[in-house]
Amino acid sequence: MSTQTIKIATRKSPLALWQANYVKSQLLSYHPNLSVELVPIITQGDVLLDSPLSKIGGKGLFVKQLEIAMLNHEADIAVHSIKDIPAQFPQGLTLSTICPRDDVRDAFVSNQYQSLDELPVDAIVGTSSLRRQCQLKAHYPHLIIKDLRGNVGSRLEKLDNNQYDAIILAAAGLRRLGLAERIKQYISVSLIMPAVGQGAVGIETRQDDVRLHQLLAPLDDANTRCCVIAERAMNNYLQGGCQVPIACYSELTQQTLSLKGLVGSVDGQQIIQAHVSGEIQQAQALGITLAQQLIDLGADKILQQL
Ligand SMILES: NCc1[nH]cc(CCC(=O)O)c1CC(=O)O
Repeated sequence: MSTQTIKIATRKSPLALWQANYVKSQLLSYHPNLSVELVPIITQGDVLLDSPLSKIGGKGLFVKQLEIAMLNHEADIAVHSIKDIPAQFPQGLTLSTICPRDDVRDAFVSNQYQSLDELPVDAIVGTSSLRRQCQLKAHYPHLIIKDLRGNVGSRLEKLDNNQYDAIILAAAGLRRLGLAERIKQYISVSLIMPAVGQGAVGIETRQDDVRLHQLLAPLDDANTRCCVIAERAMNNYLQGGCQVPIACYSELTQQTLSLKGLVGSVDGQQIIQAHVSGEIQQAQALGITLAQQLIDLGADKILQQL
């Protein structure tokens, strides 16, 4: 085996570092003689942390600098929360590996209240996600939604500083950071449907890096891959960026993939939902069928308004 070091490009946030270290330790557990190191990189998204993400150009901001490093051979791997990556990759790069999914649900975090149902009129809930905002408004029109950005730790700090009565975060991120005890309620997917790819970690590589693809093969999880392919196909067909409240939930039982999708207006006044199921081999086609059903039900009108 070559002694060449495999370099993992990663953002410097604790969650990104956890995910990069996870991939490193997985690689080493399958290939103990490998040399793997992290290459921490500050991205535009990290620099502009206080502007609402939807206003400053979207998810690509967190990814671009990692990709440049890979194309320049300063790194070989970029590890991402699949939720954060755009539909398309630059020429020469590919999403080669999809790791087993953690909890897909959103989590309710508060120091005073045990659940969304307990929140009083005019309680202030922190989230900058249009998807969360839309569904919160639909179910709990009496709540006030306030922007909340920054990494997981600083969001919790803002909650602890009493800037919010409660905040919503992905359960997966909290669990990875050892902060699961902060979770007061795992929010049912029927109340707040998760984001496309939520809870799954993906590995981006250069398309022609055959040796690396072989090394990464054991880290890939077929079931998660199937779900993520379907969810991303739906999102891609809807042209969904982070400007739009789009949600998706997929479930695998035996050979059947069940896929639910949601498109809504930010104020929660309009919510369109659809559901498809079929064979797991048809994951991509199912995602597109679901997107088309949402469009037939009027999703395109909502999307055009944004
Ligand atoms: N948008 C930031 C982001 N990207 C991925 C996660 C959590 C981990 C995951 O969903 O895989 C988070 C934090 C959050 O939404 O609370």
